[in-house]
Amino acid sequence: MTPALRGRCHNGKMGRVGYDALLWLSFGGPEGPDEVMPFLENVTRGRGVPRERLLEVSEHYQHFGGVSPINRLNRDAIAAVEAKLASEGLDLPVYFGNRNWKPMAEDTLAEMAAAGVRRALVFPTSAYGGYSACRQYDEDIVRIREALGAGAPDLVKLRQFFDHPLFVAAFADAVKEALVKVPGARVVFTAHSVPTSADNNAGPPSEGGNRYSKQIHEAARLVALEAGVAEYDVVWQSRSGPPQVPWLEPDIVDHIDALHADGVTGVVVCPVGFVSDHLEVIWDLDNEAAERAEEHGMAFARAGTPDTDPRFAELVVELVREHVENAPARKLSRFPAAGCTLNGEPCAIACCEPVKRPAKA
Ligand SMILES: CC1=C(CCC(=O)O)c2cc3nc(cc4[nH]c(cc5[nH]c(cc1n2)c(C)c5CCC(=O)O)c(CCC(=O)O)c4C)C(CCC(=O)O)=C3C
Ligand SMILES: [Fe+2]
Repeated sequence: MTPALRGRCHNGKMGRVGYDALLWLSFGGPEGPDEVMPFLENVTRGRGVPRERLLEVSEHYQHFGGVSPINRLNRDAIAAVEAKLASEGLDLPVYFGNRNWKPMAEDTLAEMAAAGVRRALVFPTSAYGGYSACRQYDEDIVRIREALGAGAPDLVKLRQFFDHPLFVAAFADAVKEALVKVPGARVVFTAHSVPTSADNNAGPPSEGGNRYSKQIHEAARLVALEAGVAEYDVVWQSRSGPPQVPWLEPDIVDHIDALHADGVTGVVVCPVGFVSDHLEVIWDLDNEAAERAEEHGMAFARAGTPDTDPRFAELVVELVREHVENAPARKLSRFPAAGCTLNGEPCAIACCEPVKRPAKA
């Protein structure tokens, strides 16, 4: 290994180091009815998600012909990033690989190595810290490099970007657009729920935990500020564990009931915890939450996600520039934005440690 690459986020600290490629590392999703169950089995292997929950989730996918939009959305976003890189004269081929479905990141890394890539940046499709949003992508990096063995490219993961001005601006405009459809609506931010034990472990132990939920609250505050929204809520969606295990609450659907009971007549939901309109966004929000609002006679609009905004490609290129030319890291908050490490190292000792899961669901 190149000694100069040792260390954590070596952004600018060791002079210029070159990169041969960018690996776009995402979650993956099925692209046909027969792919749904094998995909779900990959996602939940060893994670104590009850079988009934899997069958229920597979129905959500089958409702869309077994096709999650996530791969298409990633391919579109990659095309935009490639165009942006090219227009700025940055010669960095982009490769696409997933944790749970084809193209599997193991195969992508093998392809990269065969093409002569020795050192690559990695863009994980999550803006946040926490086990599921950050550390699990580090585990992916360790796994795919081990699968390849000696000669695996060095992989430097890009940092968390939940408070990047371009991320915040894209969401703020989406909220403003949704508010045009439902003027005066209550704005509700949502993010993927996680077990409270996982959120308690999020961040380095010295920080006292909850890095994920704190960053979600901070992103919501920044988006609301930029959109000129004075009052808003932060709630959670898509919980999947067994009922006796506590997850972050309230759930978006229960929250709509509560807002209705308080006399609120319109809601705008902003999925600030995600970068794209993948299946959990369109099912849990556009179906379940929208339906509940309709039952209460409430007006409902959902704000879009940033990946289709031209500023998203700009954001990715800016994160790349932090490495290739020591560009300043733009941040709107003083919250830590970690995530940038070499070859899947954790951000700090015991950062976002995975929680022991029940052996049997
Ligand atoms: C924090 C977080 C993000 C945001 C950060 C990031 O984006 O990475 C995220 C994203 C996503 N989650 C997704 C899908 C699923 N997540 C599941 C299960 C779980 N997610 C969790 C957390 C998160 N998940 C957790 C703690 C579990 C429990 C099991 C475990 O500890 O691993 C399950 C299992 C079935 C079920 O829902 O029970 C599915 C199918 C898709 C793809 C959707 C598509 O196909 O378009 C995406 C982008
Ligand atoms: Fe998930």
